Amino acid sequence: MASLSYTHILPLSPISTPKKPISSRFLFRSQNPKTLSTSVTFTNSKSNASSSSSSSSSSSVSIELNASTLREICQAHVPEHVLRRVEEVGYVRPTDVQKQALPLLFSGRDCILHAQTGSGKTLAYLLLIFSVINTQRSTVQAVIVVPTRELGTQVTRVARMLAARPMELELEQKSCTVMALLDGGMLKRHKSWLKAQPPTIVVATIKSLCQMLEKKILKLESMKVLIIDEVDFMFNSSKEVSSLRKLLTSYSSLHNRQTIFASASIPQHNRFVHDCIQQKWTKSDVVHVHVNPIQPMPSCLHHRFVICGKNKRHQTLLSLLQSDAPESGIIFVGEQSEKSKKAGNAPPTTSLVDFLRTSYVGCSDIHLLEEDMNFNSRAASLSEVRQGGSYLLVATDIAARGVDLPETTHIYNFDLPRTAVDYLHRAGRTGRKPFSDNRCTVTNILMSEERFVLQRYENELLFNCEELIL
Ligand SMILES: Nc1ncnc2c1ncn2[C@@H]1O[C@H](COP(=O)(O)OP(=O)(O)OP(=O)(O)O)[C@@H](O)[C@H]1O
Repeated sequence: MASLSYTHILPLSPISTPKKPISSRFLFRSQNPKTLSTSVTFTNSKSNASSSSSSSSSSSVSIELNASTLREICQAHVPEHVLRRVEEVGYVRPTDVQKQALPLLFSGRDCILHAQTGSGKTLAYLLLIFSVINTQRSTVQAVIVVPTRELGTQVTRVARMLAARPMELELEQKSCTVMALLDGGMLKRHKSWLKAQPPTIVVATIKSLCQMLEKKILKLESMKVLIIDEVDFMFNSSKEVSSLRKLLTSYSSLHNRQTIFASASIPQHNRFVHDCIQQKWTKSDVVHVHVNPIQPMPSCLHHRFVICGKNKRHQTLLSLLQSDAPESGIIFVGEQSEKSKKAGNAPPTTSLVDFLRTSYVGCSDIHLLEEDMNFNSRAASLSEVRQGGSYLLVATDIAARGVDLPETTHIYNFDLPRTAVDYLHRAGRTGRKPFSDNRCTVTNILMSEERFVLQRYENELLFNCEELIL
């Protein structure tokens, strides 16, 4: 039987509602009973994690569930100076995904990290990288592929922060270098850097990475770890998928590397695991670490909706902002249609920013982030938002994947997202402080005829949305 591509099985249409919620563990029956893949499912954050093998082979995975600190889990694997940095930054307790995935990652198994937004997947895979790299060698040993420049910049920042060494060590040994190879970057400068002294870790968008590979400026023969972050998004993007397949199967060999896929959403995950093995993207004993599958949405989020007429949406948003007075929030706006562009209309994001700047006095820092902005303006918006203080960010879905602004307390869907998966990622831009009890709010502005779409997302993602009457 010809194996199916994962690209073909993701829900492409916003209207296609799966019969079962995406958290169901039994959407797919393995076609290949000999597979060694293991599914490790954790349903309870406090204790009693249950581990189960998804298929026939006895693939035993020993997981240290009693470790209460990151140091306990990592100290046999991760260099001391990295562990010290981890603690200095305040990462002491492991999150659920870190507790459950790190022992598997350190054991060398390929893994699919499937855990809620904001659950700390980035630190989990970075700690793996620091456990395997040898900074004395000037070769690329780890590659992290991300879908957007924004996420790439963020991951690079965290990796560099962990790599920073105390002065005395700096003099003794070479330090780990991290290169951001992202679309819109200064690729000429990167070429010279790669030729002179290859970095230890490369964080890249797939397009820029493949450009360097095709020109043979970057070589992956020493790569020990390959991470694909937001993997479902990457496989679902027609622009990225063929390059991604090449990277997984031609540019490097699965036997020489440990392959990690990460995302908060992996629709039809059992099929994905199957495809990983069939297509040789991972080894056959790949582990699917699925944290809290019965609750895809973080529990600290409170979801609301307001119904209003099409022409009242700006005013409704203004009333919401005035009554919520959010310290920091993101307002998601749908992309401008081709028809509207051709008609010469201003993008809806720009109109909304102009409206808020003139009408909303509660926040002086209102920023914009969308695809059509140049890379410098995009970076400037995010860096201003990161500086702290009160902010409102008006954004398209470019800000929906991976972007970590932990101070965000409110999300407003000025336009409903196109799919339940998009809803999950937009909502997950808030509630990003792993051990905090603060309740964060996601508010949807709807026309009455859109209520059924939101209801479908509620059914699919297993959450409740409360109506708010203004
Ligand atoms: N052990 C920890 N203790 C405290 N904070 C942590 C810990 N691990 C990660 N964090 C923080 O949690 C936040 C979310 O982490 P991260 O960005 O890795 O989430 P994620 O799982 O990749 O989410 P998404 O799926 O949305 O990309 C970050 O601000 C990070 O600094």
